[in-house]
Amino acid sequence: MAISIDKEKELKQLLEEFNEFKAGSKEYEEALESEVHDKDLKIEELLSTIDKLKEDIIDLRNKYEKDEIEIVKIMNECDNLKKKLKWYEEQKRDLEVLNDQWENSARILEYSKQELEERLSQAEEIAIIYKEEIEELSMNKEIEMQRLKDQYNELKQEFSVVVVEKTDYNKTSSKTKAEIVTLNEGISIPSKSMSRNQSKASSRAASCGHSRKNSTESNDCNQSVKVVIRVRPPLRGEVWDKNIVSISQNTIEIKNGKTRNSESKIFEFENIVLPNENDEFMFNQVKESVNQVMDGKNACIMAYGQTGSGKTYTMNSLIHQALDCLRNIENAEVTIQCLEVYNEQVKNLCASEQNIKNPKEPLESSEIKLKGDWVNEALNYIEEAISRRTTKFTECNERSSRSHAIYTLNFYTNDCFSKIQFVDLAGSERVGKSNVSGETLKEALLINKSLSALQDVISALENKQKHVPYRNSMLTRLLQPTLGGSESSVTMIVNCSPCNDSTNETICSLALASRVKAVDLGFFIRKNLKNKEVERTLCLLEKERLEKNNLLRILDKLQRDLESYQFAVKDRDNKISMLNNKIKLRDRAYQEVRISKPKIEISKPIESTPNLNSYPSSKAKSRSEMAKTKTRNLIHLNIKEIGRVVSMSPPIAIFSANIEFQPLALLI
Ligand SMILES: Nc1ncnc2c1ncn2[C@@H]1O[C@H](COP(=O)(O)OP(=O)(O)OP(=O)(O)O)[C@@H](O)[C@H]1O
Repeated sequence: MAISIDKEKELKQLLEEFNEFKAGSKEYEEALESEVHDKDLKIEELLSTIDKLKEDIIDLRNKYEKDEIEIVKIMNECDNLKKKLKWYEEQKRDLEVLNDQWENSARILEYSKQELEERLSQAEEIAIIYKEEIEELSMNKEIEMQRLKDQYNELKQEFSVVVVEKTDYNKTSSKTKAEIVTLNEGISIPSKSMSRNQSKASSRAASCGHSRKNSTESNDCNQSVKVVIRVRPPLRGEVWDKNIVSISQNTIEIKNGKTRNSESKIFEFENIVLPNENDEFMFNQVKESVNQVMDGKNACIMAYGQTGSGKTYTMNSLIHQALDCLRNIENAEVTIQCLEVYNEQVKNLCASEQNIKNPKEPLESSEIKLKGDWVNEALNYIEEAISRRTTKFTECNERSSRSHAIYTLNFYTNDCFSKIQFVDLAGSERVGKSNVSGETLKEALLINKSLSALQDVISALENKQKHVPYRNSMLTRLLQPTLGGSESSVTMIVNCSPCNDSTNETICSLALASRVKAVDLGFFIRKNLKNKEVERTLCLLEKERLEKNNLLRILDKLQRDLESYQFAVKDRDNKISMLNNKIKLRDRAYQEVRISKPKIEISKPIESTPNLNSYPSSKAKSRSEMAKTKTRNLIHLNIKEIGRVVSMSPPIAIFSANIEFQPLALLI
């Protein structure tokens, strides 16, 4: 019974649950139905949307097709534009090239204009030089005339004296011949001059402790020029081709050209100091001269050579060694004098900024007395003097000496006087090679002038001329006491560079050295003669005879010179007035040119002034040469430049350039 009650309860519960489930499922069913309904609605919506989208797609497709056609069109247009752009770029490039050419042409024209202006001012400078030259020539003309007249009168007087002497000479010559015979037999008759020299020398020799034998030997050197060639080693960056410049103990062979087959020049010398020899070896070459100073005689040691060849170097070392030797002279009052000849002006190198106008009278005032340790004092003065020398930069030498330096030491003892001169000459460079102009060119010309005056003096001494032209330059005037005096020995050191670039200068220097060494020859011939006393007397006789003949010749030549000079002066006067007219014309032309623009024709008047060539003055001649060369270069360069402008410029540039040489450019 109880079980059935439980079952009933259970059934009831199940029924209740079933009803609940039924009610729930109904709700669920309703919910599902509404959801299905919603879904249906949505599906409908979606279907309509799909339809719409389909329509849109069709529209879009249509649009796309249309756009595609449009794009093709645009691309075609783009291609066309690209082509156009490319064409424009090419055009731009062409225009840029054209522009560059224009700018170049403009620059060249500007440069040409500047050059022409520069040349115009150069031409003006030359004109001023000409003017000065003419004024100087006019002034010098009178002085020169007076000088020649004086010289003529002097020689006339000398001639009359010689005529008188000749009569005496004829009388005494037979007597002298007899004396020679006696001398040959071994009887010594000292001549008047000999006895004077010997007494002096013997007293000095005694005081210096120098042997008499040496002194007699060195008498032979009187009036001789010893030539020593010194070849310096090549400096850094220099080339010495031994096939071109070959040097041995006694010969120097130079092939004057870069090729091996070119003709060679051979120079022979007794004294060559090779590049590897040291300063002591060099000093040994001049030691004899220094010893002569100790014997109471004069000596002159000079260094000649192109710029940078080692003159100053050699001279400095020689001065040191020579002074060391000369310190042995005892009981002597020693003085020093350091002079510079620059542009024919004498300057005292021992004092700051002291120009000596007249070299005659103030020479003593520039002499400084040395005391105590005179060698050191002298070296200090010389060192100071070297630092005061006028030097400049040239293409040949960084510190080229533009002056001649003369260092003189005088030795006064109780009964005799001697002096030694060390001469460091200015460089003998060729004006063309050293590339100088203006003031420096003037310097170079004056250097060359004084060096050729020195050569004239040496050759006059060599030819035993009565008249030695010492007065032709300040240098030779100052060297007169030691150059060729009867109690003097002269040593010329010719400095050379072994480099290929200097062959022309080396040949010039060695040619000069060969001429100078001819004086030596006589000395060596005399030296070998047995009886020196006889030879001396014979020499004196021969010298006198030569002098007389020379004098007659000079007198005759002078008369002819005077006549031709007078004629030349007249001719020159005419030329000067012609030239003055030309300068006036040219001045006017320059003024016109200055006001307008530079014209190429400006240089023509210079070319047509050949009259200066006929001036007797070498200075005028060289200046006129210089002006001519400059003018030729000017025209040549202008034509070249204009040619360049024509070839470089675009064709229209010639027509549009607003310059005055346009017609010439077109002509070319
Ligand atoms: N024998 C030598 N050994 C070594 N160097 C030398 C010798 N000679 C000259 N030099 C050098 O060569 C250069 C030029 O020499 P230096 O100044 O003496 O020439 P220079 O002939 O006096 O020139 P300038 O005429 O222009 O004054 C210098 O640098 C010098 O030291």
